[in-house]
Amino acid sequence: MLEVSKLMRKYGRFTAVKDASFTIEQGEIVGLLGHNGAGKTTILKMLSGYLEPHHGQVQLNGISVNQQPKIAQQMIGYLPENLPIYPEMQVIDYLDYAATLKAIPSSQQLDELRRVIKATDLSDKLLAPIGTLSRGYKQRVGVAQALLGQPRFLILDEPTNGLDPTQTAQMRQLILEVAKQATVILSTHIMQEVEAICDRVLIIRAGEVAMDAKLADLKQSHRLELETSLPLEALRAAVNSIAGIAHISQVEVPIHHRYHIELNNDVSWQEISSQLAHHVTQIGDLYALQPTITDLETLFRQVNQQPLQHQQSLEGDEHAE
Ligand SMILES: Nc1ncnc2c1ncn2[C@@H]1O[C@H](COP(=O)(O)OP(=O)(O)OP(=O)(O)O)[C@@H](O)[C@H]1O
Repeated sequence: MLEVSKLMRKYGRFTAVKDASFTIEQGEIVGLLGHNGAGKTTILKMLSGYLEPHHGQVQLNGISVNQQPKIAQQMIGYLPENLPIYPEMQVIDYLDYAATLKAIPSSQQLDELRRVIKATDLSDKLLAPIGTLSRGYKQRVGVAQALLGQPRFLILDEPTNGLDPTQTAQMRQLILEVAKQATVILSTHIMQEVEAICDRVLIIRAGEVAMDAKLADLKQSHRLELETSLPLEALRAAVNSIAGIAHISQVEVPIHHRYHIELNNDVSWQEISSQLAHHVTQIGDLYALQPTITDLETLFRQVNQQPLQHQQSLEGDEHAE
């Protein structure tokens, strides 16, 4: 489990990350989604131990990244935004060097190298100098070094940045594969990326976690839109035996009666809508019945349009360190 509590980081007087708290369970794939400059990279750098927070804690299975960095870092694979890859080095030499840096015992290094080369499909490029590789292959080398040592936590900063559609699809497949054994947190500003591979999204805005939502919950709805021939009182009488309806409100439209039906959180719209359709059609006509679903794009827009709670995080504040 990855536990982040009240993380804060400034650059000079500018607060780049403010009060970020969240918990990620083993095996989850979580996406940090935000506009450029929202604070995603700064959060990931603090999770990986690369940057010290000014306040707050990061714990990996109870191990503090700041207080026990050596133990914590053995559990982490990190793909930074700009990987310091040496252009003149051959891929195999670089990975060998990375395995040594990660203190993988020499008796296990060969097997480990074979494993990550296979996972990232790099075997054709082992002797190529890194500087001659395409962006996609460089990114694979970055992921390969992150996978060395079978880390339980994989931190990937924009893993598909700059990749073409085929490379992007391959990288997403690889992340899904890796996530069978590890907890993955990645940053992106691409919504389709989150929809394609993540279980959960944290929307980052002006250094804060502005929204924490499970993708499966976004697909759920707690409101149905109904169009029927029934006036309000008749509708209420028709459906009052259905458990799970919290509230019915009428929407003004000229021809049909149109309603918003709010549901309790513990029921699914699929279950209620079939009962509703059955009851309404017993005594009237049903013209339309559908759930209101907030897609990720709408949610992202709504979150980014809300007024900022902590304006000083954009402007710097008086108590900078
Ligand atoms: N070393 C630094 N010194 C000063 N300001 C910085 C530094 N690094 C980042 N910042 C600022 O902190 C804010 C958050 O940056 P960060 O790189 O974490 O955002 P991001 O969400 O990862 O952005 P992007 O999607 O563009 O990579 C930005 O305003 C950025 O300009």
